[in-house]
Amino acid sequence: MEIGIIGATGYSGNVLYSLLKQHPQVTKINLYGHQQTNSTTSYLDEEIPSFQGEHLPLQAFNAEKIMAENDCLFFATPAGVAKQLATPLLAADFPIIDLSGDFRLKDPAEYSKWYQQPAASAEQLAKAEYGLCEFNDHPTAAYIANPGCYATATLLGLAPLIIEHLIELKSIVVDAKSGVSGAGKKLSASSHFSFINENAWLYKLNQHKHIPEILQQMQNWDDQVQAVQFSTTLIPITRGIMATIYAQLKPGITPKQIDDVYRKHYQTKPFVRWRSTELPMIKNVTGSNYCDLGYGYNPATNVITVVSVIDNLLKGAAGQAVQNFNLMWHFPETTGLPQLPIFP
Ligand SMILES: NC(=O)C1=CN([C@@H]2O[C@H](COP(=O)(O)OP(=O)(O)OC[C@H]3O[C@@H](n4cnc5c(N)ncnc54)[C@H](OP(=O)(O)O)[C@@H]3O)[C@@H](O)[C@H]2O)C=CC1
Ligand SMILES: CC(=O)N[C@@H](CCC(=O)OP(=O)(O)O)C(=O)O
Repeated sequence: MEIGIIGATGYSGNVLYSLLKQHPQVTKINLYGHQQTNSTTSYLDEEIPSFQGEHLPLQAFNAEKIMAENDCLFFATPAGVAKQLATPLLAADFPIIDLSGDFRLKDPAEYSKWYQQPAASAEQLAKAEYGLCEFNDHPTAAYIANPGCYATATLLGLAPLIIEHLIELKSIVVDAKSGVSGAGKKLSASSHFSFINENAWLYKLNQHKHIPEILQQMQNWDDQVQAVQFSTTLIPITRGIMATIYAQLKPGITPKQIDDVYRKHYQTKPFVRWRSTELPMIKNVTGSNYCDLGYGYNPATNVITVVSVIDNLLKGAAGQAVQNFNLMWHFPETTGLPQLPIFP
């Protein structure tokens, strides 16, 4: 298959390129960039020194040419780009996997509110499917909206509790931490070494754009869900997300039931590892497409704590995108994805 990537020079685009390069079903990768490029063509190996020898041109975006040259296209671009460029591809039902947030929310008003820019039309949004792979393993849409990194860690941690109605919905609190690569390659004040080194910074409190995404999926599982208390903290690591989830158990629910339910939901899912009372750490999953989950219960407060860890660039972005690609094209779900994390 021939695959197009827009945004291969970004962080998640880099990782996506590496994964697709060794994917057994991918015969050729074509790279595209901005609609207008300088008169001099740039090449991937010139932009990304660690890709020495990958001398692929970054071609100007052209929807017709992309559809003629490729079987499937990945957007690894910042929010706002896919909704602007995808219109002709959506109209043609061309297969797309979009790593950005542009097509994750079904309600255009919610997108405008949280992303502070106009949304794609409701008709376009309706064409996209939210690709949380473990809960959408038979995608039928041509357009897959790959979930956000925090949303993936949080939703995989919460799913069995919500689906099986085991917790008091109003008691849910999610405290998520992320490494700096989650912010992409663009330099900002908070990604300077001197800012984040030996630091921790809770940002966008109650304003993070993954709040409506998490809520939308939770409401698909249980329409009684009204809100979620969710916070994001930047920590001085390169890769990784840890979402720590707290909730009160409903009367009569035992920790043993919790253990059984997680086991039941995830035993057939190759990329979710239920570790029961052994709490996972970020380095258990770094460099892999795994989401590791563990839990603890406090009888004094009746609170269950679930710890969910992922590599933001793999399960949180490019890895899940390849998993979605495999599901979309009916390849075994694990094809082309690394089987072991990097440790230490
Ligand atoms: N980093 C992460 O952990 C995660 C990222 N995501 C999402 O994936 C997407 C990419 O993120 P990330 O890799 O971090 O971002 P980066 O900022 O690292 O990379 C963005 C890429 O998009 C390209 N680009 C920017 N604007 C345009 C445009 N108008 N037309 C074509 N190409 C464009 C950039 O090229 P150039 O440099 O030439 O401008 C670059 O290659 C985002 O939507 C992000 O939210 C999702 C989950 C996790
Ligand atoms: C550390 C850091 O800054 N993380 C980013 C993660 C956002 C992201 O990548 O998610 P989308 O795909 O939804 O844009 C943030 O908090 O905005």
